[in-house]
Amino acid sequence: MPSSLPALSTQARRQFFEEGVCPASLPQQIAESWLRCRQQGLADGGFDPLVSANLQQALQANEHLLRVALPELDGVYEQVLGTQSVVLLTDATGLILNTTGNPQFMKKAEQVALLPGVSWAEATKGTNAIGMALALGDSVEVRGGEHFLAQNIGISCSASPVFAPNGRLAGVLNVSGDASLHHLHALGLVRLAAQQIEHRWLSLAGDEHWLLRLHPRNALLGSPREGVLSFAGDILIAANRVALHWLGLSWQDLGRSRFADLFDAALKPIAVAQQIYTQRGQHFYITITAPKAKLAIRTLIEPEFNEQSMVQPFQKQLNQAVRVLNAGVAVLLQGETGSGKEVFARALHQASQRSKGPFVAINCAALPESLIESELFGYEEGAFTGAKRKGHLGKLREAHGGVLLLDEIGDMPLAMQARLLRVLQEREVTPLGGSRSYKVDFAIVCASHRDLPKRVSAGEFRADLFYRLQDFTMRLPPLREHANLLGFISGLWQNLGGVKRQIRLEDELLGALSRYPWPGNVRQLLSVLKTLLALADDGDSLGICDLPEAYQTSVSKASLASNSQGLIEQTIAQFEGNISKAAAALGVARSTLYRRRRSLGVA
Ligand SMILES: Nc1ncnc2c1ncn2[C@@H]1O[C@H](COP(=O)(O)OP(=O)(O)OP(=O)(O)O)[C@@H](O)[C@H]1O
Repeated sequence: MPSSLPALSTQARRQFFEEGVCPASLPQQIAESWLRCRQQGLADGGFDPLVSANLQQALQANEHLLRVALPELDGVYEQVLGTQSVVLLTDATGLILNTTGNPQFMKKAEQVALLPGVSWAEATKGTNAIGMALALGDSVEVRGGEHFLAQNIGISCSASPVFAPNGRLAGVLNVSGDASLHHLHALGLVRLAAQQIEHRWLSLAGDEHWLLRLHPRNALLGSPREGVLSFAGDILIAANRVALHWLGLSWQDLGRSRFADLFDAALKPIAVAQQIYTQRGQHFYITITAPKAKLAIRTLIEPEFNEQSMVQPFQKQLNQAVRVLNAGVAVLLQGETGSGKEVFARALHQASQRSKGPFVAINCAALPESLIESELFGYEEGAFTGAKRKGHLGKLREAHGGVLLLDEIGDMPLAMQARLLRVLQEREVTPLGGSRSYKVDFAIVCASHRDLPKRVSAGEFRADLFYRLQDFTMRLPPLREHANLLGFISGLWQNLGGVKRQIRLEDELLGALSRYPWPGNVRQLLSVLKTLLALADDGDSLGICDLPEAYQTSVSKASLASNSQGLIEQTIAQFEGNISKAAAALGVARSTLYRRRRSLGVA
């Protein structure tokens, strides 16, 4: 239902931008974002979309997200059809992966750079719904004049974050439209669609763990509105946000809470809905599915670190890094996403003098900005409303005596970088809401897939912190540059149990796997090998035809890059006319596929 809405008045903008005063009419979160943007000196300007090869890499790295989200994007688009809007999906950094929109509005969207390959993170595009949804980890609406950059005041945007089942912030679903024709229900729509994406992601994640579905109303059990929890043994390992909310849990409870902590019942299969009480006395209808004996396809759940499957990282570099770390020097690991930076850091910890101490990893990109501070520095008892009663130690103090890995350090907000630098210099931590400081002693390893020197020149990363961390920089090569990729694949296959089950990878398959460019690196390779393993019977011999469909197309002789008409039509036929699936297999956005077909005169 479109409606015209009062944009933030020109007078209010003038108050802020010319007189330096924050207008009272500005909602608090928007005001805070404006202040951050002003601090960073953001100004209107052009935009710089990714070159297509890099966009393809981003599309492949976000294959899971796209696969579960694309049907929902279509659903949202149908709802806003005729309202001059564009529906889009971004990755966890705010990079637009896919757009679907009203053709008239698409032109306007392109003018303001609502295009695949463009980042809408707050640091590049100023206050906007996508950037704020990422920073806050919550749904946000930013209307017309509330955008920081004047070039964006003609649009209104509603965005909702999408979380993977393991709590990782995976991306943002957003609807943007003409500011004068704002869609009243857009925020509710994206919130609901994000909920449905999370529900589908978890439901499709495989059946090797206990799966519990719950809803306060029996009739809604089995619908996308239900809560879903997954347990490995009796430990909660994955969930959707609805379930966490109902049970008063947070993502931090994954890997910690046990079934018996949550429910007043035994963990056993329940096929027909039954009533159950939680330990907090809430009442739900539930069903429980027991894990299947044989592993199911689990490409939708990202592989987690598993020591057994680890192939020893490069020994020479490891030895060097251990010496450096033992000497108290920080180690910086640079490498593409999935190239094994965290695995390398863990191996480093194990081989270092601090192996008896803890290994504490924090992913600076996965945490909403508002949580980084308390996660790192901890807080004192009763420090702020909603804080856990007992206070929280914080990762920096947890790492005392061991190794701290700051993963995706390049994504740490600037304000936090200043506090971190102080800790590294003073070796003391002062928790939030406290006056006392605590001595800390840990070795520090940082990892990033970003070009940190470039971020320093762009003013996005503090030079002083960079120089403090880059004493010993190690680049982990992407899989496609691996000196012995065949050996690595075979090692991984053995560690995963393929050899023990006498499942053979035929030469043509090994050859195809070693030629594939692996934009998602080891993470992607591991996911494919696990899928092959899950589908095979003991003693099988596997060839190219056993690969998941999307890979068969890619490794076939046809050149993916050229996307010739024959290949496009063949792929669409292979997926029975499903354009979303065909686009995912070809590694292009759906809108690109439509465009390419139109330019070939097919549609
Ligand atoms: N040497 C290895 N042996 C076995 N598995 C590995 C190895 N290196 C990486 N992996 C697996 O690949 C996946 C990605 O590895 P890791 O998380 O270390 O990469 P990363 O470079 O830190 O990724 P990102 O930048 O996305 O955080 C994990 O599931 C990990 O277990």
